[in-house]
Amino acid sequence: MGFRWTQGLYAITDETLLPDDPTLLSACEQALQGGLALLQYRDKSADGPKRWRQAQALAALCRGYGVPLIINDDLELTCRLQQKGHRHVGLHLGQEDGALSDARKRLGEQVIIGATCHDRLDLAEQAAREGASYLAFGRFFTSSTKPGAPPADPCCLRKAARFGLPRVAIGGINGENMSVVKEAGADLIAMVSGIFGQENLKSCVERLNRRLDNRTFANDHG
Ligand SMILES: Cc1ncc(COP(=O)(O)OP(=O)(O)O)c(N)n1
Ligand SMILES: Cc1ncsc1CCOP(=O)(O)O
Ligand SMILES: [Mg+2]
Repeated sequence: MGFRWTQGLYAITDETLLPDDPTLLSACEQALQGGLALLQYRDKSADGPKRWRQAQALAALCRGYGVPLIINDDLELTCRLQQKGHRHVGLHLGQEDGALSDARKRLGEQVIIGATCHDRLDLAEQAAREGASYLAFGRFFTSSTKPGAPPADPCCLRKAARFGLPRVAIGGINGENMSVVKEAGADLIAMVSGIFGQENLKSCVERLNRRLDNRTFANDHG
């Protein structure tokens, strides 16, 4: 695909925190300026026209920054964007979101497709077999965005190294606790409120990146 997306910060949007188009686009642009590996469009509403409009705007924005845009849940929306020429758009599928193998067939070999694995290596193995590009584990901490997500122990991240795919950590992660999942082997650190719930997004994301780059995670309160 040409983009280096396999390590770093993975920001995920939320329709409550970012309720309208200007807020969404401005917040995503600031986060992109701070340095993201991936951006996910996650909107759980049933408003199809809004989702199509916002997804197109985000795809254009992400292309300008050389950052893949991942669409949550929605294979059809991802296909529509692909048909519009957005080759940097991918898909994230949970366990209830349709078969990964079907999505892989529809989208082709080059497209990023991520899979929710909770803390289960059997689900990770199946996702890897069906062509996942990354494996997502969590939630590792209390999450106000998705409080009902099953809890996970960071040791599943280390065990999942055997699949040879980028490992995403998600769920209640912020600047204070991200060292826990990073040290357990996470390649990508996914955050909703840890990014979009904050002020001054560009400097917030820059600060998170500095912490990620600092292997010791010590003495960095900047
Ligand atoms: C990177 C990443 N990991 C996990 C999820 C959760 O997906 P899912 O379990 O399908 O839950 P919803 O996000 O659809 O509510 C994710 N979206 N992204
Ligand atoms: C979508 C999702 N899946 C597991 S936890 C979660 C929510 C992540 O949001 P936050 O980073 O605000 O906890
Ligand atoms: Mg889902």
